[in-house]
Amino acid sequence: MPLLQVNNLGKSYNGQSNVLEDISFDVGAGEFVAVIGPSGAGKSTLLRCINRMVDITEGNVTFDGSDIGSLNKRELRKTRTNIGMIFQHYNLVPRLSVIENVLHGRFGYKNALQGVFGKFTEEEKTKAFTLLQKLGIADHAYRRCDQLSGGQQQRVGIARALIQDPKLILCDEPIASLDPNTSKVIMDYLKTIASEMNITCIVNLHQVDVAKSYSDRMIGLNNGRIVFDGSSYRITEDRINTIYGSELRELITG
Ligand SMILES: Nc1ncnc2c1ncn2[C@@H]1O[C@H](COP(=O)(O)OP(=O)(O)OP(=O)(O)O)[C@@H](O)[C@H]1O
Repeated sequence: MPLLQVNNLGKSYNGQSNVLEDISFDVGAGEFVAVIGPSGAGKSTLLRCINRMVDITEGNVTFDGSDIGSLNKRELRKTRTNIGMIFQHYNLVPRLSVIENVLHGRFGYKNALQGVFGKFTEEEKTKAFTLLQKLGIADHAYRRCDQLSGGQQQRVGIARALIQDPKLILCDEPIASLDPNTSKVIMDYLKTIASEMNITCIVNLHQVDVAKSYSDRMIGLNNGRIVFDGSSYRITEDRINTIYGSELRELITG
């Protein structure tokens, strides 16, 4: 059974028209999938439905055998420990240190009291440090996160996701706030980590060239529907034009 199955997923916000319509695809363990499409196509909404940050309106998301839409609060919390999330704006606690932010990735494993008092085991602390070393920022472990560059903060975001021991990482525009050189560093880390640790990655990207060079497979969304799902190596200019169709036409016609 694939790690993730999305079947006929539909999503509308506040009873308005659907922003996702009849979305179906499977993702196997270890796949590196890029989701591309014009602004407003529904890329973020798709990731948010997968870990139920927003409620699913129609259809099903099955992750690791669990029907995400039907889990109760406790079950959802447990399932989410297997799903890491990386955000465009990092979503770190700025006044806390790097290591504290990384350890926040363990919250899903704690009871309320342990969480409030920030109780972490020596093993968890060692693991946090090892991950920071792997990501080349161990020297900054005790600095406040708001003193780091964007690329360094995103590496903290990656470490925070990894310390969860996830099976799946969802990355919502992880390089949209970074310059091209830093973006390359971050994408290289994501790709290496995913293959070394056999973690499935689904990455929303605006840059088609980046999606093409890093992903094995691309899913193209346009206006809430899948218009392409296939190998990144074989995607053609025509296909890309279909995915970005209306946006390209708007650009051309002004
Ligand atoms: N919380 C919300 N409430 C109402 N509508 C929303 C909400 N979040 C997103 N939308 C709408 O859903 C549609 C899809 O948005 P979404 O952010 O998923 O697209 P996207 O492809 O990720 O766009 P971008 O690339 O610009 O981030 C848009 O029309 C957006 O306005």
